[in-house]
Order: sequence, then structure tokens, then C-alpha cells
Amino acid sequence: MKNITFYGRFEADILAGRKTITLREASDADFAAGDQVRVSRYEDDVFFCNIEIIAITPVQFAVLNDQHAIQENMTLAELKQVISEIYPGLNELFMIEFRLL
Ligand SMILES: CC(=O)Nc1ccn([C@@H]2O[C@H](CO)[C@@H](O)[C@H]2O)c(=O)n1
Repeated sequence: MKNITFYGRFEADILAGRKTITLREASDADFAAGDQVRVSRYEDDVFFCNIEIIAITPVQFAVLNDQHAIQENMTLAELKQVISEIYPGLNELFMIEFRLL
């Protein structure tokens, strides 16, 4: 089974179904629709759920919109700030849509 990590501060939103996408660089988006993936916290590698990948879609930072932000449970300004900190200067992102198993 593949693995993905999320920063621990997003665990509660993921488990509550409030965060249903993640935006990643290409090297962190090697998934396909239908994959079942183990999810753990980035900081301590503690497992916290399994997800099923619904879709992987290329998306440019420049075209991120409120719909993306809603799916991240953030404002668009917050989302752009978070991504700019994780992937400074990167425009080519991949949207990974998922559901909890
Ligand atoms: C090692 C590593 O890159 N881990 C990441 C990368 C991204 N993300 C989250 O995905 C969304 C869009 O980037 C935002 O909610 C991010 O905080 C995350 O939780 N953990």
C-alpha cells in the first residue's frame, strides 16, 4: 500500500472530511484514481487514516480559486500562503482528490 504524509495540523480536518484535496509537487503526486493510501503525520509518521484517491489533476498555482480553498478548508489567501511556504516559487501543482475509507 502506498503512503502519503500530511502536516499534523491538518489531521483533524482530514478525519472530519473538511479537507478533501491536497496540492502537491509532481514527485509527491505519484498516485492514480482508485489507489488506497495509508495516511500518516509528517512530523512523527503516526498513521491516522486510509484514503482512496478519486482523481489527480494538474493545476497551476496561478489559477487556484475559492473552490480549491473550500476543499482545503481555508481561505484562498491562506491556501496560497501555505503552498508558497511548502513549495516556494512552484507553479506546477497536482490536485489530489481523496475520500476517507
Ligand atoms: C512533506 C510535504 O510536502 N507535506 C505536505 C505537503 C502539503 N500538505 C498540505 O496540502 C495542501 C496543499 O499543499 C495544504 O493543505 C498543505 O499543507 C501537507 O499537509 N503536507
